[in-house]
Amino acid sequence: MFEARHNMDAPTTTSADNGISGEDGGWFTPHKPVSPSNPEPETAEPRAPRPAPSPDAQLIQRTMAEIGPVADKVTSYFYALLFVRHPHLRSMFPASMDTQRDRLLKALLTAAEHIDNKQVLVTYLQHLGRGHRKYGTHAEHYPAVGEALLGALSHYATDSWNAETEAAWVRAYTTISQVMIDAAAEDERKSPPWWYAEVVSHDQRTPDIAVVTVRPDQPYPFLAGQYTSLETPWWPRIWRHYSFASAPRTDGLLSFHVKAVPAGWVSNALVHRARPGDTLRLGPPAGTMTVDHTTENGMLCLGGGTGIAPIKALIEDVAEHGERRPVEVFYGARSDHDLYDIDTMLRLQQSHPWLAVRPVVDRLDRHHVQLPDAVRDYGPWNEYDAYLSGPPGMIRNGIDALLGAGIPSERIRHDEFEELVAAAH
Ligand SMILES: NC(=O)C1=CN([C@@H]2O[C@H](COP(=O)(O)OP(=O)(O)OC[C@H]3O[C@@H](n4cnc5c(N)ncnc54)[C@H](O)[C@@H]3O)[C@@H](O)[C@H]2O)C=CC1
Repeated sequence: MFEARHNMDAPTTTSADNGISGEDGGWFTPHKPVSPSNPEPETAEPRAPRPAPSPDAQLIQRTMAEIGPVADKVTSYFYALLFVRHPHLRSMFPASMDTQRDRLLKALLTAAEHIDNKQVLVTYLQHLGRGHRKYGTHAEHYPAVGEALLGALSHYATDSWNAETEAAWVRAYTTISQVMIDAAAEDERKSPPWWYAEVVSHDQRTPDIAVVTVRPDQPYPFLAGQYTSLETPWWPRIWRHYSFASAPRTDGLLSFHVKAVPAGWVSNALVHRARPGDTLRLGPPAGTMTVDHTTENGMLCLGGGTGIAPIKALIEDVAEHGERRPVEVFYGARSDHDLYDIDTMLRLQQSHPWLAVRPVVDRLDRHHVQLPDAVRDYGPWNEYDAYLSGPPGMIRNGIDALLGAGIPSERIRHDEFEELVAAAH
């Protein structure tokens, strides 16, 4: 549970998810208001009324409402309690905790808040438990975290805290930790906690974008469209997510598209420092933005910036399956210069008659025309499944554009927002 970037290795989601991912969940994540400028799309199915929260969920929500305004203080207090009582745990976290620091707590609180949504919660927590193996987390660490959690909550939620509330939190944390522990134990039987991977090539595409290719030290099974977490030798215990830029290859190599962003520990190391021969560590594969081979629907793919990487993997996957369904790719960038992978994409288009690739460069005319706007000029899209990959703002606006174009939310796939926000650094 001691994730270096505790932003909850959460499951990839479709925009129909009503669970703990995306805009619906998250401790500090404001719910997106439905306003006249952001109406519910007409195509949206009427939502079934949500069942009333269970008594435990109500107590948990009360605590959450009380601590919300003092979230920073709760976070600091939680980590102080954890490290003061269990100093040996400090070394499991990155040296610099700055923006990372609230992620463990945030993951736990988000899970607790969704304690009634068992189905989504269990998938999420199993993933979280498996993902924590790479941090050296063991079952015996969980009680220490639970104590710090209760200590921080009871200290700041003084109005709502009582024996009943504490019991609700204990039950929630027991469930959460047990699911994580069980998932980690099961995973231990089939996978290593992490993989070492040697950099075999480093292709500097622009001054700030590199394609990094690595050879894992043992077979690394994954699906096209998934992502991994990656740690460099220069910043131990700082992990970031990157999507695989190819479908699984016969030579076992894995490629990542990395853009160095300001103040990005991992991205700058990978773009400006990593060279062939360096050894990285990889966590397990994750994400469900994978091709649904049970349908013949067309695929509408929006790849913004380095978000084009998993889209390329999806195309290769369709090609390998010998499918002939239409795949329409909109590849967005801020400028021509930023379309660093356009040659590869156009080559793929030449090889596959079912594939159309449309580069979309931002236009700053009267309105700022961006990638999602472009799909409105084409279509119809109602027979298509949609795949979105890129910066969070693009995903959000892309979902709106696609819903407006008649694609129901359960057929829109994208990586989960929380991890997107932290992925780039
Ligand atoms: N490297 C990887 O493997 C992956 C990266 N990502 C994410 O993709 C992003 C890539 O960043 P950059 O290359 O700097 O992209 P960028 O910021 O240059 O934007 C790329 C495209 O997205 C559009 N866009 C950006 N913000 C938008 C908004 N608010 N509304 C509508 N359209 C918008 C732009 O018009 C442009 O076409 C990062 O956030 C990264 O975390 C996502 C999946 C995989």
